[in-house]
Amino acid sequence: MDNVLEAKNINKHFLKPKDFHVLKDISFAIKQGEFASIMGKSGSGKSTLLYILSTMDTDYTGELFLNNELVTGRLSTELSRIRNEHIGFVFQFHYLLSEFSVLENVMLPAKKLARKSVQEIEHDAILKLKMLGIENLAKQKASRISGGEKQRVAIARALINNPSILMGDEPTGNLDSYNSDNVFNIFKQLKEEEGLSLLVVTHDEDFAKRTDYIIQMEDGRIMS
Ligand SMILES: Nc1ncnc2c1ncn2[C@@H]1O[C@H](COP(=O)(O)OP(=O)(O)OP(=O)(O)O)[C@@H](O)[C@H]1O
Repeated sequence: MDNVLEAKNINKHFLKPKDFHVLKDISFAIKQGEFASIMGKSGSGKSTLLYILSTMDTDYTGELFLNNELVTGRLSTELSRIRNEHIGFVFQFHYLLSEFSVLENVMLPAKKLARKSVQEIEHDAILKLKMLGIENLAKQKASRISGGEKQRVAIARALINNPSILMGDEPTGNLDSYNSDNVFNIFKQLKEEEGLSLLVVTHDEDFAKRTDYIIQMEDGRIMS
């Protein structure tokens, strides 16, 4: 099966306050429909790696491929298009615009991409909210819903442009066990029913154990 994401010999140094080799020869691939997690002690380089894989950080050596296309070395305008089209991102904090409605929040990345009419985008956004079981919240202000609901809205927003991969940086880090479980089940459903690939950095061992495989990081290297 095709690789959705492939990292080849990624190395990164932070030069200040002194030279620090933070990522050491990172190579791995994620195929379509795979759900992987990244674990490792604090400071092992997980977030730094995710920043590179999501094309937000371009200061590294090595090669990054998305859907078998080399993205390393592309112009920032191109990277921003690639990111909007191919990558959905869910963070520990939801970063919803609190004064906007749930529906408006979900529609935003599609409006930014400007490939569809506002009516089509609204239709898509409602479908995503339905998929996540929160269509009843569409007209609510984002500030008025619970933490677990906010994270589901953030997932709907990450899915609006039908990305090939969903990345998460501690997406359950701020949730209680009931809501964490809920997020895990949504991710699993996206893998099984939509063939989505997922890559999630987590400190939650129970969450990681239930993914297809764990990328274990230690001191900037993949150990297993
Ligand atoms: N901008 C920076 N300049 C210098 N060093 C940095 C910078 N950002 C991160 N680091 C260092 O790089 C290392 C890896 O950081 P990173 O945030 O990737 O770790 P992590 O595994 O995600 O940790 P955590 O689990 O705590 O989020 C740490 O030692 C950190 O102090």
